[in-house]
Amino acid sequence: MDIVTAAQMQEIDRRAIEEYKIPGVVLMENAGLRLVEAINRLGCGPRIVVVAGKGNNGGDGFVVARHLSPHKNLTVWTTADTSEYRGDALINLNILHKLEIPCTNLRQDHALAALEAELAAADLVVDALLGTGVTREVDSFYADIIRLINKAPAPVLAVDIPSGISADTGQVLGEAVQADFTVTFALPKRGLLLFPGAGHAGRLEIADIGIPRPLLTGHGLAMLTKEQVASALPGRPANTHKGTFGSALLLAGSRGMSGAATLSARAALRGGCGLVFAATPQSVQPMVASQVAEAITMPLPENEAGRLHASALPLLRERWQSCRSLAVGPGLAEDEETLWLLAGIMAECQLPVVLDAGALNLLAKKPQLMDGRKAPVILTPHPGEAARLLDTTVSQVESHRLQAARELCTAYRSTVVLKGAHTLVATEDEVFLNVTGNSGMASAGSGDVLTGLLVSLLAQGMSTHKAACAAVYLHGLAADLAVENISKAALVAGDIIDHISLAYLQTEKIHM
Ligand SMILES: NC(=O)C1=CN([C@@H]2O[C@H](COP(=O)(O)OP(=O)(O)OC[C@H]3O[C@@H](n4cnc5c(N)ncnc54)[C@H](O)[C@@H]3O)[C@@H](O)[C@H]2O)[C@@H](O)CC1
Ligand SMILES: [K+]
Repeated sequence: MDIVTAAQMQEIDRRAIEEYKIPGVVLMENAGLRLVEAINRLGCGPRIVVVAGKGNNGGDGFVVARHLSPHKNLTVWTTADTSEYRGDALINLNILHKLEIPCTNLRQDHALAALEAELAAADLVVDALLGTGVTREVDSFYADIIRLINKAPAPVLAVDIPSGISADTGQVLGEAVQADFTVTFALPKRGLLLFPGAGHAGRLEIADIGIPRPLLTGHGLAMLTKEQVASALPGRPANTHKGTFGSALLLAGSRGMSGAATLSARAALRGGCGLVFAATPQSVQPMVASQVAEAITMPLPENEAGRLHASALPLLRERWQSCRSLAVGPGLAEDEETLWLLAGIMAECQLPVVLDAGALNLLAKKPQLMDGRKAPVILTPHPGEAARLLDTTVSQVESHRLQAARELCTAYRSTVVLKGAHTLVATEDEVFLNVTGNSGMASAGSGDVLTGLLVSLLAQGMSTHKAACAAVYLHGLAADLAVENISKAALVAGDIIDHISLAYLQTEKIHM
């Protein structure tokens, strides 16, 4: 499902109205009806406060008021005199007048105090102040109203987007409504899925308001769906052996960091490939071997510090010839010798490669590693690694995640997995946003698990872009299933691995 900017949504609305001849007031009626259905499903008490701005977002609020007023004890608050309303919003405001449903203009004396009193006793607040038409920081009058809404003890339902959130970036435009639920129309807006906006939206529902289907695709950013992942996963035919599902080679670990190799190898095995080779410095190998019985371990020459020695390259070369994918990085040292090894791998290896953790920091030191590379690459940076790769700051990456993911994809000519809440997968043509996963994953080792899953899916023959999407989705889903029984605070990376199987079962089910 596509995720759109305000301008893209306005264009969709325009084309629905002008090309398909669906009157705007019909779309507004549909939007209002979807909101009414959502309110009825919430089953809240009768005292409903509708706060409506001057644009079409307010118009949606008027439709809600009309449909609910016979059944509820409802008050409507506007931000301007009726003479300032236009178009479909004015049509709906005039219907309220005709029905003698009282509307109070908040610009009148004492109206804000009256609203505050009403909010204190409300069962539900409908936030129809500002939608995709917000163009600037909210002015002080709107900011006052938003603060009153946020002070109300009642739950808040946002119409289309919480007022004051930028639909394009998710940034708070001075002040923003903190909603418990958001019903957004036709397609999710970027600001509902990028943080901090995503944290203001509460539970998100996407409502069909009758926009013609051909208008809903091709916007450059899409939400990963279970259906998409299910249909991309490799099949599991009956007449097969371990060779059918490919071998994955993992270059990971260093003294004190054996766990990273162990976690990646275990995740790779759960990911479904036929064989996993875990190549580590030789002093680390016994630990990995004792932890992951199903992996074939490969002890590699190491230096005094327990880090890889350059003489490991021929051994690796021999091994990768029998494999279908390679991952480099979890727990790997970031010294000169490892850099030399990585350069050798990139110059020679033709397998699809996942670069993670240590390998990403080496790449940041020497971006030329990409120049002569032989294979498609997936980079899996967290914001810190992304900042190093782009030579910028973490806060810059975090406030412009979409842009950062795209820039990495272009600069390094790779599929990019930018980790964090709502991980992004950037490919040449499109960016995907993932909504599975939870804050329990913000702990050591969860990135190693993702790398294991990735290399496993690549070994099964998936393309870098499909593998990246599926791994990110399943990784988050496994963590979501894990927190059904484990507290987010207590979740560890091993719990994610233990739930990969359930994530597969859930995803495969819809494919049958
Ligand atoms: N045909 C359509 O275009 C449809 C639009 N719909 C609704 O319409 C909304 C978009 O409507 P509009 O484009 O009229 O925009 P909005 O209703 O979001 O807001 C526009 C109004 O807010 C004012 N405004 C903008 N930024 C402000 C700020 N920072 N502080 C104070 N006032 C500010 C503008 O001057 C304008 O009066 C959507 O979010 C959706 O809820 C739905 O009814 C479905 C159909
Ligand atoms: K709103």
